[in-house]
Formats: sequence, C-alpha cells, structure tokens
Amino acid sequence: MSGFVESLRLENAAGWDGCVKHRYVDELLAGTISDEVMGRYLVQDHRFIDAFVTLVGAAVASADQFESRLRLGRFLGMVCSDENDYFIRSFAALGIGDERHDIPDAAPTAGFKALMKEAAATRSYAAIMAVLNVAEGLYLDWAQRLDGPMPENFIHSEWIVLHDNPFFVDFVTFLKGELDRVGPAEAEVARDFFRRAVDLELAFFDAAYEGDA
Ligand SMILES: Cc1ncc(CN)c(N)n1
Repeated sequence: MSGFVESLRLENAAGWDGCVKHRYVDELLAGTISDEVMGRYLVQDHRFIDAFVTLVGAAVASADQFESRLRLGRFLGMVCSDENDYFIRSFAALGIGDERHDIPDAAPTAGFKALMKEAAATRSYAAIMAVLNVAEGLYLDWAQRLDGPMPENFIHSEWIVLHDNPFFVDFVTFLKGELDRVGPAEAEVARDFFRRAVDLELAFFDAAYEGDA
C-alpha cells in the first residue's frame, strides 16, 4: 500500500499498533473485560461521541463535493441513532445512571474534545479528515482482529460489530480516499492532527484502566 494516509500510518506505527494490540482490545474481543473497565470506558466515550458528532458535522460543512457530504451525512445519522442507542442500552445494563454526569472528564477525553474542536474550527477538510481517519481507521483495525467466537455479552459484541460491518468498512475506505485526495495539499496540518489523534487514542484506552488493580 502507498499513498498519503499510508505514510501517516507508518509514521505513527508505534502508537497505532499500541492501540490495536491494547489490553482493552484483547479483553473486549475475548469477552473478558470487566464491567468496571467497560463502564469507565463507555462513560468517557459517550462524551467523545458528543464532540465527534460536532466534528462530523464540520466535515459535512467543509467537504468540497456533494458526494462527500452525502457519505458523511449518512454516517452521522448512524452515529446519532444506532451508536447512541448502544450507549444508552449499555449504561442501563451496567447499572450506570445519571450519576455518570458527575464524573469528570479523564485527561484524554478532555484532550480529544479539544482536538476535535480545534480541527472543526480550522474549517480545513484535510485537518478534519486526518482526525476522522484515525478515529475510524484505528477502530476498524482493532475490530478486525477478532478471530475467535463473538463475545456473548451484547455490550462487547455490539461494540465490535459497530466497528466492523460492511457499512463501516466502506466508510473507512471512503475516509482514506478523501485524505489521500485532499491531504497532500495541506500535508503539515494533516500530519499534526493525525499524530495528536493517535497519541490520544492510546491514552484513551490506558485511561480505562486507571485506578484498576
Ligand atoms: C476514543 C474513540 N476513538 C474512536 C472511536 C470510534 N468512533 C470512539 N468511539 N472512541
């Protein structure tokens, strides 16, 4: 493989692989992740999703062609419906109530929210595509590591399936094509957002275990 996105992935291979092979992924795919860790992760990730919806909205607004806006809009619809619904059902199953709103943002959550706000504010489609390529490309890569049976608990299985299904695979291919297309003209901006996003993804998984034995 070659191209702009591939070069960014190679430059960030240590962090990227660190996420894909993270303990969180190992335990999630095996269905052995504790409710405490998964709950801590989901509480923080629901806040990530809030900022992420804003970022995808900014992508719709900054895209340079109608076909791209349509693809992004369809994806946004899925995140705001099926994916948000998954969080709500998981919180209920884990017994996590409204007290979750009192839990402060972990540092990587705050960092990611700030990065996504910054990317949206650039109004640069390339900057936004850099962050989206990390957020979705990296999640597809770890979800595709599943080579055993699907975990039985829906909290685990649906999180995997949300990140490895034909619609999502197609969307990640689209994102890669977009950044390959628009990234080289703004290479340094895209490189900077891509690197910072990979670093935050790793810290985000680490944070799910903070305070754990
Ligand atoms: C932190 C993070 N990064 C990426 C994704 C995938 N949408 C996510 N849910 N959370």
